[in-house]
Amino acid sequence: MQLLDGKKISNDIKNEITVEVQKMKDRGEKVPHLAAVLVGNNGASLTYVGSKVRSCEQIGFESTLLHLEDTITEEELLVKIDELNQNDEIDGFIVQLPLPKHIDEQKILMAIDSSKDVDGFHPENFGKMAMDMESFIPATPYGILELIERYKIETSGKHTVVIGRSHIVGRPMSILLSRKGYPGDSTVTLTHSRTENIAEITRSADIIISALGVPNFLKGDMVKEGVVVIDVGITRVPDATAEKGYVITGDVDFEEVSKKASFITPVPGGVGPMTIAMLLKNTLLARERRMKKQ
Ligand SMILES: Nc1nc2c(c(=O)[nH]1)N[C@@H](CN(C=O)c1ccc(C(=O)N[C@@H](CCC(=O)O)C(=O)O)cc1)CN2
Repeated sequence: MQLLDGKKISNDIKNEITVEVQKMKDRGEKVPHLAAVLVGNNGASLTYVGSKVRSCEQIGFESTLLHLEDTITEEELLVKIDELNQNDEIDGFIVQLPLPKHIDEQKILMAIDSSKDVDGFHPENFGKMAMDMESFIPATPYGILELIERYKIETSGKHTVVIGRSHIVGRPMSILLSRKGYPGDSTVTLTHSRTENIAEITRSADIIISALGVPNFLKGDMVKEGVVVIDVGITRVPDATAEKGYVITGDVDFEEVSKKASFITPVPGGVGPMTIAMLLKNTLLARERRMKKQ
């Protein structure tokens, strides 16, 4: 069994981006600028946004954090989005999800200028991705493709089972893996919480990507020998004995499944860090595309 080390690969990618940023500086060009919008004080979101901003500093990007009260109205948030759309200094921005319940997430994501949508959640980018056109690929699926490529995992002719159909991970993942001739090209089955006899399906999988958000959902008897397992789950499970009062737990029962897997991601240190690295990659792409247009 080999670990798919997302922490290491994400650092490799950050180093590659740092080299590109240095080249931009040497040419006297503006460096990429990422803005992050955070509404409220959700603990996990504070951690992820903090990590995004710190990563920008590490690799030489400019960053702006817009931390807004959770009492902000949808209309007020739309005004902030429009300001970011109009701000020429900013190459790309994200709105950290989830948003408070009184705000319509889709309305907000639709309001983001698609050329600055470095999360790739705008329908225009989603549609272009499905059509193999130039777009922004959502960071988590993009990071998983990168892991598959960098560990040289053979996918052609293989059966990939994706568990979970969210707009952020499962749905785009299933589209990306079915693209002819692209990394990850395979035969895809998209399953979810209402799929019947799911174990029969997962047992036939060569590659499993689980993004269900149910801790320890995938057990050893649900997979075949030699399977490649990518765990997107990052649930904070309360644990009074843990330093932070919780432990981050994946969808995969690591102890059981790792005994049968050829490759497996750890949690933490697998897909999570790749999400940040690929967001930075998308921001670099946004800067390069804007430069070409100027
Ligand atoms: N606008 C967005 N919102 C959300 C996204 C997203 O891609 N765009 N994805 C997730 C959260 N997320 C990034 O935003 C994210 C999740 C996890 C990690 C990560 O590095 N996890 C670590 C553990 C960190 C911890 O909790 O202490 C790991 O797995 O090793 C990074 C980013 C939902 N919202």
